[in-house]
Amino acid sequence: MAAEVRPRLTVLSGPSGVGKSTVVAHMRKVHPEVWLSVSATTRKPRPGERHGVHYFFVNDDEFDKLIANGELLEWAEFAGNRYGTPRGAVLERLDNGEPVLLEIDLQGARLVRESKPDAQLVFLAPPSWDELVRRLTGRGTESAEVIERRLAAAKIELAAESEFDTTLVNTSVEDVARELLALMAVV
Ligand SMILES: Nc1ncnc2c1ncn2[C@@H]1O[C@H](COP(=O)(O)OP(=O)(O)OP(=O)(O)O)[C@@H](O)[C@H]1O
Ligand SMILES: Nc1nc2c(ncn2[C@@H]2O[C@H](COP(=O)(O)O)[C@@H](O)[C@H]2O)c(=O)[nH]1
Repeated sequence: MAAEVRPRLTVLSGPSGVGKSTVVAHMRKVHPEVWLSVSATTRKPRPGERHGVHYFFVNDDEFDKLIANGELLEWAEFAGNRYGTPRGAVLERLDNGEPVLLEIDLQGARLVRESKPDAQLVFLAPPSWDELVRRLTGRGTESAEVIERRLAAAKIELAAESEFDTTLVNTSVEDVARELLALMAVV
């Protein structure tokens, strides 16, 4: 008899601008059943971002309350804003045996590894440093100062690649989305 494949918690991390959201959006276009946790953040919405879809956009007091009430599975400060994973929805899906995907930063990935040791950690790497800078700058959503902060964080994140179970290089969005789906045992 074939061994049962138990859906796992999968964490996708990688430097800002590497293409995490793009890959996940493509994945969910092809497989809408893939569930992605919607994080809470104190960052202001970018044009086109919607509350409850891309993030739960909250103010500092609201974020403090989420922490105080134990409502976050993990949280971290990244480039001047706070981000956290709502605990309830993630645990509910895992309890129902459904695969769960988190798109979070390195600090969050480390915290998930501590609290959920069977989670698989996937690192999305850029084809090169220059291409990462091109993508982050080309997105046109951040000021020069924020880009500098995010690139400083990117150096730290790239140096931590060996902490992850798997590295995928984002040369082709379609290829990486396919590889991630396979790792999540969705296809
Ligand atoms: N394989 C690719 N080839 C070329 N451009 C890409 C590729 N993947 C993503 N991009 C582009 O790179 C830019 C950054 O992508 P995206 O916003 O998905 O990154 P991210 O990792 O989610 O960033 P952040 O962590 O800051 O949210 C976007 O303009 C996107 O269109
Ligand atoms: N630790 C966490 N990191 C998160 C979460 N949600 C998103 N992120 C990461 O933050 C940065 C910046 O995101 P951006 O949308 O402002 O570009 C990026 O690395 C995201 O993956 C979270 O809940 N926890």
